[in-house]
This record gives sequence, C-alpha cells and structure tokens, in this order.
Amino acid sequence: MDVKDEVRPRDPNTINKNPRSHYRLPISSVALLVTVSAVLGTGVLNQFLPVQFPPIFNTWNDISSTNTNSSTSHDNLLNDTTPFTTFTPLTTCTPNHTYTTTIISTSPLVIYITSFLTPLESTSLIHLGASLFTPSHISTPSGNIPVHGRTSTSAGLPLTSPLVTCLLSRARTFMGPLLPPSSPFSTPQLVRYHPTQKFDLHTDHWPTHQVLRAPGDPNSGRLYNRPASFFVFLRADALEGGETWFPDVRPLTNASALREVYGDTVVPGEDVGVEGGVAFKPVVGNAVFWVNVDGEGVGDERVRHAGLPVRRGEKIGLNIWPRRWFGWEDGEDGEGGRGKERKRGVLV
Ligand SMILES: O=C(O)CCC(=O)C(=O)O
Ligand SMILES: [Fe+2]
Repeated sequence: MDVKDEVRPRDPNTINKNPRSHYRLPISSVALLVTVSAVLGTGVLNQFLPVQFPPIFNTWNDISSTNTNSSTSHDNLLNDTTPFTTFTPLTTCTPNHTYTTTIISTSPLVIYITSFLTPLESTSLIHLGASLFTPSHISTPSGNIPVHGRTSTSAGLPLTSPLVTCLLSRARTFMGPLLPPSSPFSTPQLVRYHPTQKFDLHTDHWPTHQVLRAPGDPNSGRLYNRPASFFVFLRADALEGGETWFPDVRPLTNASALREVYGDTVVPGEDVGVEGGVAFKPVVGNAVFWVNVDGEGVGDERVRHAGLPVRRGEKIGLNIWPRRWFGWEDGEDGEGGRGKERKRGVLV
C-alpha cells in the first residue's frame, strides 16, 4: 500500500544529522523561478458553467452576483459568512489564469504567489473535499498517527478530479525543472482549522526518504521525499490568527520595506506574536512555495514552519506536495538504485 502523505513533526533528534542540511540553490534555478508569471489552464470552462457566469472570476462579487444555480450538499462549509449560500462548483480550473510571484528569500528559497488560485477555484476545492474531513495525522515510517501538535482536520482530494489535475499541472509548470516529468504529486490535502487549532513547527519533508509500498506497483520499493511544498490559502473567514510562520526564514528586505510591499499580509514574526522569521497571513487564493530538499535528497531544516493557532473564524488551506524519487530501497548508497532504475527504463 502507498505510504499516505501527511507531514512529520519537527523532531530535534533528527535535525542536522546530515552534514549538508543547509544547501545553496543554484542561482540559475532561482532565475528560472523568478520568471514564472504564468498564463495557465486549458479547460473549456464555459461549457460547464451557467450561461450568466462571466468567463473569468476575480472577486467574490463576481460569484455572488451571478450565483443562482445548483446548491452544495455541504453548506456548513460554505454558509456562515460566505457571501453566497449556493454556487456552481468548477469542474476544471480557470483557463488563462494569471498569478504573480515575489521572492521572499533565496536561501532557503521561499516564494509568495499572489492569486495562485481564483476565489472560485478555492471554493470549488473546498466543496470537493467537504465530506472527506477527518482528524489530521502525521506520517511516520510505521504509519500515520495523530499528534497533539496538529489539531486540524484534513481531507485528501481525489486525483481523478479534473479540477485537481488541472491545478496540479499549474503547480508543475510553476516548478519547471525542479520537478522532473517522471515525478508525481501525492494526494493534495485540505486542512481546516477552527479556533485553538494549529500545527506546531515541523518540516514537510522526511529526514530519511520514505519507501513506496504498493504490491503490484512497479514503483514499489522506491524511495521518495518532498522536494518542495505549496501551501495555498482557500478560506479565511472572519479569521484571526492562523498565520503560516517560518521562524528561520529571513526576508530579503527589512520589516518596513516588507510592509511597504505586502501591507500586513507578509510580516515579521513579531507582528503576529512570535519571535523572528516571517509570517504569511491567510489571503484566499494566495500561496507560499518553498524548497524542502535539494536534488540529491538533502533536506533543509530552515524551512520548518507552523500553522499558528486560529483565534477566531475558520481557516482552510491546501497542501500540494510533489514527490521526487531518490533510488530504490534495495539500492547500495543510491548507486545500485540508480542502476536499477536504468534497467527498468524509468527516468530518474
Ligand atoms: O496551516 C498552515 O499554515 C500550515 C500547514 C502545514 O504546514 C501543513 O499542513 O503541512
Ligand atoms: Fe507543513
């Protein structure tokens, strides 16, 4: 069976065992990512929508003013303060969608993406996973376990959904050569927080690679890790707290310049009551992207992060985790693994 993708808590015993845990990303990769301001999406959206919808949705008003058709069976997720009670969920993502990127830090690489998803895409994803929420877990080599440090609920989104696959292809385009074509995504995961709920400091990658165990799957026995993470904010209703905080990420600029560029959205930790680093306030559709592991599989502990406690309202986010292969379980120091991959004709 596949190892379910959850996240692991930060375990001080596992930190910095690897002498190269602080690596530097080649500047060429940074330059490549900087240039990403993409025009994305290929679906023929309008055929799935009521005729009164405009072709592209940018604001909540667009949705509420045109929203008269079908209703959702999970209104609890979509009523209270949301400016509509019924809507037509998207079946694929918005064509020709544009987003913008700004670099928060080059080492480690952390990028803030504005409007990575549209509001309607965000709501449609919530709708898609609404019936699937269960208490959140973290993943360990012996399976998924609940932990006190992660008190949210979460929901895996079906990889068979055209909306999900379309958004994953947007994420793949963003990553460019950081994600080889043979690398898949694991199940994207919604996380939902109510007051007091949080996710303590952790990294999304594992200190040692995970082993895929899926009898009958030609990839079974393969080692993988999460080269990078996207965390996308999907809902921030009447929200106080719930910032995503990176204590070891030092923005390239000082606090007042940060404020000038981002207002109160991307702020020094001190502004939200924690010490140091940078914190991202949930804004619907915006995302944080960061690199966890280098091309050789060495993890970077500086990207440890937390979902700070929600004090009021509701926060829903989306984890997008690409996977990258790092040889085979029975390989010798990776070399045997690579040889085996060649023999099996699989791209590394
Ligand atoms: O909720 C957040 O802000 C971060 C969530 C997170 O890091 C995770 O689910 O791995
Ligand atoms: Fe995380």
